Amino acid sequence: MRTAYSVETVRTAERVLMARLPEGALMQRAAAGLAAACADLLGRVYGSRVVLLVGSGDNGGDALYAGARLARRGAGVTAVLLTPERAHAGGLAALRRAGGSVAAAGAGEGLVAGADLVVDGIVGIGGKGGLRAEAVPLAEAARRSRAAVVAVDLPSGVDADTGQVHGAAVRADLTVTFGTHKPGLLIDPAREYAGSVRLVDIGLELPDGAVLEALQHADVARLLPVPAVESDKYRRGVVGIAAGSARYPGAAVLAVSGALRGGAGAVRYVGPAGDAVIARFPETLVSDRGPKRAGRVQAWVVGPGAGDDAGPVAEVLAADVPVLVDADGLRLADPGAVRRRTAPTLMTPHAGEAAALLGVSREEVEGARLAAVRELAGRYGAAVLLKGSTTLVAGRDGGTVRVNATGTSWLATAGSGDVLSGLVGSLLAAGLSAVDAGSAGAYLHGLAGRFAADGAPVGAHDVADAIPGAWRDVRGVG
Ligand SMILES: NC(=O)C1=CN([C@@H]2O[C@H](COP(=O)(O)OP(=O)(O)OC[C@H]3O[C@@H](n4cnc5c(N)ncnc54)[C@H](OP(=O)(O)O)[C@@H]3O)[C@@H](O)[C@H]2O)[C@@H](O)CC1
Ligand SMILES: Nc1ncnc2c1ncn2[C@@H]1O[C@H](COP(=O)(O)OP(=O)(O)O)[C@@H](O)[C@H]1O
Ligand SMILES: [K+]
Repeated sequence: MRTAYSVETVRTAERVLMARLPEGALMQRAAAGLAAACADLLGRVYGSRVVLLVGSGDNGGDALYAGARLARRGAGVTAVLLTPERAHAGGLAALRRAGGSVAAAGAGEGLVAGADLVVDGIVGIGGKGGLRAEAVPLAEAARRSRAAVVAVDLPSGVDADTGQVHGAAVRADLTVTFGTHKPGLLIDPAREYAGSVRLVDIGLELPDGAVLEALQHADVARLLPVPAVESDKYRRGVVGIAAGSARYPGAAVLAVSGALRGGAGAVRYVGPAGDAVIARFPETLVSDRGPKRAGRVQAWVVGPGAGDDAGPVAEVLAADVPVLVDADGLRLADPGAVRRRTAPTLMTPHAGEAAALLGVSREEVEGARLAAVRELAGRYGAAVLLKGSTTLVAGRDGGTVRVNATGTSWLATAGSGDVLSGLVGSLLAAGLSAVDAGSAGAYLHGLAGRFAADGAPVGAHDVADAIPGAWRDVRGVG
């Protein structure tokens, strides 16, 4: 499990550790890790041209001490000081002792243009708002240059706690972060600015209560239902799919295609697209009698391609089993009925649907995903999975939010969300909690998207076909 903590928690842990260590020891640990990452990226340190962008806080101090280490190994290191009178004094002295030089901000753009490596130590967890005006031309020069850009702790200008980006920010190829991931490194849009992320252990001890957690293969493998020797289809769980319409029969087929690969023992389909479903998946149990009279299920999925028929949504919400509400179902669901439910409910909007539910613009949701997913979970008293390049899953009672980034932008294809809804519904029927089903399902779905696409466009049905391969990869079998 990868975790991310708030700035406040990091500061507290830092204080505790600093009280036990000699002065400056923590910064030396950070600088050593940073210098090692820079050296790995450069390949050959001796003779390379390194430019440090140095702000007025400890983030700049990290950059200066790391620069001193690189200078001792033969790099030509120049520090560009944004506020010379406030640059970290110890770091500056160390750089000078090691043979590095110092330049004023005015010379920065030219230096950046000719560098092999730019180290962004403008601002870290002490940052407020986007980059200040004096730093913007340097960030832009770094973007234009052919130099590799390494961000210290965070790309300067992104919000550490939320992943929001207000105005200009540094775009890094690599971010070297200290002690723990920060939420902004795992949530778009900030995540995209961070490039790949390397975590340096500086000995911080962090409490329970991470802001975010990201499942890894081993975590998902532990969650996935595997039939016991004496299992039968009913013990594995039956998932009901109430989806599709005369206009959108394909949504029903795709939701069923995901559900069949999700671990339930049987898939029951209810709705007007039974013929299309049976033609593609003869193993489906089909009924046109409405959810209430369709027979028992252990979880329902309602909404994909449902059109304007609110009846099945209301029937499903009245059932005392876990329910996943997606697509048209989100619009058709009575919020009061969702809030009154005692069995788990999982809502799975994309940013546009979340925006409609919250009464804000799509851009607002995309710019502040963490706030949006928490707000929806609170308003509806339900778990919420907010789809996108970094999918977030919030539980109904707040707490740690799960983030998934296994996906690929090739998944931005019509119907791939329908596949996800069936897959997650199946995991719910197999007995996973709403948050576990949502996050494990998003993980598998993202991986399946990667396997199916492999660098080329794919349709949603290809993603469904790749789900078994994703399961095998996660479980380390086959
Ligand atoms: N925590 C840990 O465990 C460890 C932390 N370590 C390191 O310390 C870093 C935190 O250092 P920090 O607290 O000195 O703050 P920092 O990020 O340098 O920024 C403050 C300065 O930036 C300025 N500034 C603010 N906003 C700005 C903006 N938008 N654009 C431009 N400038 C802006 C602000 O200026 P002011 O408002 O005062 O004018 C202030 O002077 C942390 O990220 C990590 O690298 C490691 O060394 C060891 C372990
Ligand atoms: N840029 C992206 N990167 C990764 N995954 C994405 C991206 N865009 C969309 N996805 C994923 O693709 C799926 C699209 O779902 P959705 O928007 O509901 O599509 P549809 O309604 O056509 O089925 C979601 O699982 C979402 O997380
Ligand atoms: K930085």
